[in-house]
Amino acid sequence: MASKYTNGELVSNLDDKYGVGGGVEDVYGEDSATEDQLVTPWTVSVASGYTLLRDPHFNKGLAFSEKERDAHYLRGLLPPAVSTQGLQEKKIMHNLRQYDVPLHKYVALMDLQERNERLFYKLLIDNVEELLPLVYTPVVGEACQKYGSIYRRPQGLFISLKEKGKILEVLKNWPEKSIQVIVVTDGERILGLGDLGCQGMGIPVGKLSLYTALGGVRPSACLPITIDVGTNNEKLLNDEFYIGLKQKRATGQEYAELLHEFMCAVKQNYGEKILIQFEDFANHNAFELLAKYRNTHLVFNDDIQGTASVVLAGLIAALKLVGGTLADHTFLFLGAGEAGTGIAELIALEISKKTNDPVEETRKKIWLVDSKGLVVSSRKESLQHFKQPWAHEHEPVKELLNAIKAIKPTVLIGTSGVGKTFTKDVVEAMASFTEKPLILALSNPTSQSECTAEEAYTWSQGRAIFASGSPFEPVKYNGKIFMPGQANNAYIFPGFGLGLIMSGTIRVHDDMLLAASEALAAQVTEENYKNGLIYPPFTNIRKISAHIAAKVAAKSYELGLASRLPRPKDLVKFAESCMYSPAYRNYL
Ligand SMILES: NC(=O)C1=CN([C@@H]2O[C@H](COP(=O)(O)OP(=O)(O)OC[C@H]3O[C@@H](n4cnc5c(N)ncnc54)[C@H](OP(=O)(O)O)[C@@H]3O)[C@@H](O)[C@H]2O)C=CC1
Ligand SMILES: CC(=O)C(=O)O
Ligand SMILES: [Mg+2]
Repeated sequence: MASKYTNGELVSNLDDKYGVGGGVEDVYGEDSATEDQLVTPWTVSVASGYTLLRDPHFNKGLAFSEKERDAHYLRGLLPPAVSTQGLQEKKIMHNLRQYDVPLHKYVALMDLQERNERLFYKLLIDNVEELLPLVYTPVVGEACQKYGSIYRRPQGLFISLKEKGKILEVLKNWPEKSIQVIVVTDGERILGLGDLGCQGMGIPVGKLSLYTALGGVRPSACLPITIDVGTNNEKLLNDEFYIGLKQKRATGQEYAELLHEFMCAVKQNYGEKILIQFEDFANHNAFELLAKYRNTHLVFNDDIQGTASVVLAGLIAALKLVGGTLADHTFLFLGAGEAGTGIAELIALEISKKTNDPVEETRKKIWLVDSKGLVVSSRKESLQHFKQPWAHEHEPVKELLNAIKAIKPTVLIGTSGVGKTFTKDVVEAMASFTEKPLILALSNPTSQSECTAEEAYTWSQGRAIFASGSPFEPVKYNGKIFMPGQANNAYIFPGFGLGLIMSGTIRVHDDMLLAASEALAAQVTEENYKNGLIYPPFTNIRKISAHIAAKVAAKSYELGLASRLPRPKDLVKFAESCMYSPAYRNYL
């Protein structure tokens, strides 16, 4: 162990020179712009020997070269073979494929992340289609449900009611100082699995691993946080292994005060440009938090805004397959919560921008069904505020099927969190008056999907254009292969966040969401369309994220919300240059 880390000046110079990372120090040399330079594997102190092998930021396992083994006191601590990162990747992928149980693969991946961060991200970037369902939906859902029993080492920061009055101190306990993005949950609506309390931590951890793998934001700049105000999940409250506060959820003023302290502490500790992504809060808090902090903080609600942007992108792309404009379509949602009303509002906004009709008018093409039936004007008094703009004139309708028959939508979107609700009758009804019905079963994880890909294609006799929140395998129907797309906010938030960070944006504006949708839709190729896809495959996601980031940043500069000046000329290239590379560095 050697002297304390004091070369901030050197790193700042590098940062200025390369202009990367939204102005925050690239402490570990994680941006690809610093790739050609040798780095010293310093943590708070210079790590060497045994400590170096146990530091996930710097550990390379058998890939330490002979020279590095001599220079960093590693002789004897490793077996003699020297491996490459490529060979290590091959071995781990081989090992992962031996597991039959997806949750075991998840645990193995989390272990790797804690042991050798660069190898973890190399794996995730190179094998994104195969590994995304593990670190993300659906398997992350099961991991959250069983978090108490698979929990080994803590990941992220836990802020509970016990920390009230001390949140700033708690933030200072986190070892990294140059944080650029926080994903925070209070665990009350984890995917479509309900209240999982403190066990929701799997979600911010998973989302942030995608910020790095898909969007190129450095791992050291990402901070997962779970706010624990209790849980109303009786099973967890009675579970002796539950890791969270064993009390009913705090609500009202007590909840608001804790959240307010958190929001203030984050800004005080990390500054104006820290991006806070709200994730999987229940809707009775989510809309309020967004409204309260959107003018004072750089906040983004992934479930309301990210989902809206990804679905709008799919709809814009789908127009190539079904023809017409968005204004020619009629939309029906099952589920009128965060995702449903968030998507509905962005569609209405996009149509309004394209047609110059007021949003109050364009909303009339969009209908929502909640647990009590069609959202209509006679229910207005009793509706939550976020449903009220959708309470159109219509007689009450209780069942989805009857609503479909009455409204005759061309697009059906599931955002209820309840599985198997798009029944055979529902899909057949959609297909009875539309040549190519667009059916999006967005609820996660797979168990909550409104229908499967196979059901959508079979029941519509191969005419549906289908995408789902969690992935489905291609389907063979009548001798033809149908490729379902994945309509998931994972397409948007990594590139969106990168765009905000790299331009030093201080507030999120709805026009940035529209820009992200258009950027994503533009990435769908003729080849994808031929396969019936309305989203590009995840294989090229880093390129896609760079394009989304560029469009979001461009919009931010246009709106005067970007603080990184002068504006880089080529924003796509700039986004690419900001991206974290997981390739091993030389430590000499
Ligand atoms: N694919 C993606 O990228 C995303 C997917 N999602 C998924 O969407 C789902 C919903 O999330 P979110 O909008 O945040 O949840 P909310 O709790 O905010 O909304 C759920 C809505 O569904 C309604 N609902 C519940 N049960 C039924 C039912 N049986 N019939 C009709 N409506 C019902 C609720 O009705 P009421 O208001 O009457 O209670 C409510 O309006 C989750 O599964 C989530 O995983 C979310 C974000 C992104
Ligand atoms: C994808 C996502 O954010 C959700 O299901 O909540
Ligand atoms: Mg979510």
